[in-house]
Amino acid sequence: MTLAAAPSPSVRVRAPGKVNLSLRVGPVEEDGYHPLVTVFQAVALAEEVTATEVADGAGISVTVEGPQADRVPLDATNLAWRAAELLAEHVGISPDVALHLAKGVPVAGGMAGGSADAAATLVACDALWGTGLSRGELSTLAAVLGSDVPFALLGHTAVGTGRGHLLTPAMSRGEFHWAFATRDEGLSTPAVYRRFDELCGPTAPPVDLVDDNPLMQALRAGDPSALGAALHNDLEPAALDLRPELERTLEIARNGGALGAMVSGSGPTVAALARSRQHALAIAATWTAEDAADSVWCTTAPAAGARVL
Ligand SMILES: C[C@@](CO)(OP(=O)(O)O)[C@H](O)COP(=O)(O)OP(=O)(O)OC[C@H]1O[C@@H](n2ccc(N)nc2=O)[C@H](O)[C@@H]1O
Ligand SMILES: Nc1ncnc2c1ncn2[C@@H]1O[C@H](COP(=O)(O)OP(=O)(O)O)[C@@H](O)[C@H]1O
Repeated sequence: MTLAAAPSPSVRVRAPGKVNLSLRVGPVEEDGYHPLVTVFQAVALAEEVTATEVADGAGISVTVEGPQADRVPLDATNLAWRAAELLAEHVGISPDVALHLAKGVPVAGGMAGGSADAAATLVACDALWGTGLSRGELSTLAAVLGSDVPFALLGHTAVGTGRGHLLTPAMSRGEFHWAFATRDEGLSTPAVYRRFDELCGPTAPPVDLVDDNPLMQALRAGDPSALGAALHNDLEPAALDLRPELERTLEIARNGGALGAMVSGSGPTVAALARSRQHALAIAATWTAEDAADSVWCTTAPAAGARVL
């Protein structure tokens, strides 16, 4: 009789992509970052990270699956790799783990898929290595990895201030239906912020959450029409300046009866809020028929933050 080797212990964690329902950007500060007031909502498009134990000293490895896997780095620049490295360094252990990413969030589309991988990896490695950090400690590490990473840990709906990393959970009722149009050629987040500076200069007004009162009210009421009317993105003019073809994608969504349409975060993804799942599918089908997107995605929001499956 041959004995099968026991499988190595592993932990699988799901973390969501996001849409910025409102993104208000203030004038650039000396450290090169912009103060934000943003309302994040997690979407049901999600990343799944599996962290598997490897031999002591084996180091970190990353593998990726999904339709856009070829666009994701497999080396130490991968945000998941950096997350494992940072956690190991923080607790003083050797970073030995095999990370497998199943990508469900469009890559380089302003929907924070890489940030979701980083958040999922922190939770997965914390469980695998038994490091037992609190959510607060994980969130502090998350902010070191990127401004959007703490929100991928938290999920649901939250107001982000500072660089976007200081979070206050917000109330949202019901379920919203979204269609997303993505492009194969991504947009670099720093490049979009730089174009924002060129367009607005230091004259960008300071940001204020008061401007988002109608949006917060729409969320509390679960009113998609009011939410659609309140969507706002200060980075949209910069993204459109860099990628003028996105205007047509926005226009098609609006002509198709979207309750609101905007560039998602730093783009180039276009987000359209729909009345129902059927309506989201119809908007997505029109984008495809009119060749206004390279891929289309339909999903719902809000969704939970990073959690072990
Ligand atoms: C624009 C937003 C909106 O949620 O996300 P995306 O739409 O790209 O996903 C975020 O602000 C992106 O967050 P994230 O992608 O985590 O940014 P980071 O890694 O922290 O920073 C990348 C670069 O973006 C710029 N940056 C980021 C955040 C911020 N508040 N001000 C900035 O100017 C800086 O140039 C920084 O060097
Ligand atoms: N785990 C990861 N998944 C995707 N992209 C990653 C990852 N780690 C690093 N990157 C790099 O970051 C870039 C943007 O990542 P992503 O999070 O998908 O988009 P965005 O910042 O627009 O939300 C990618 O083009 C890729 O080069």
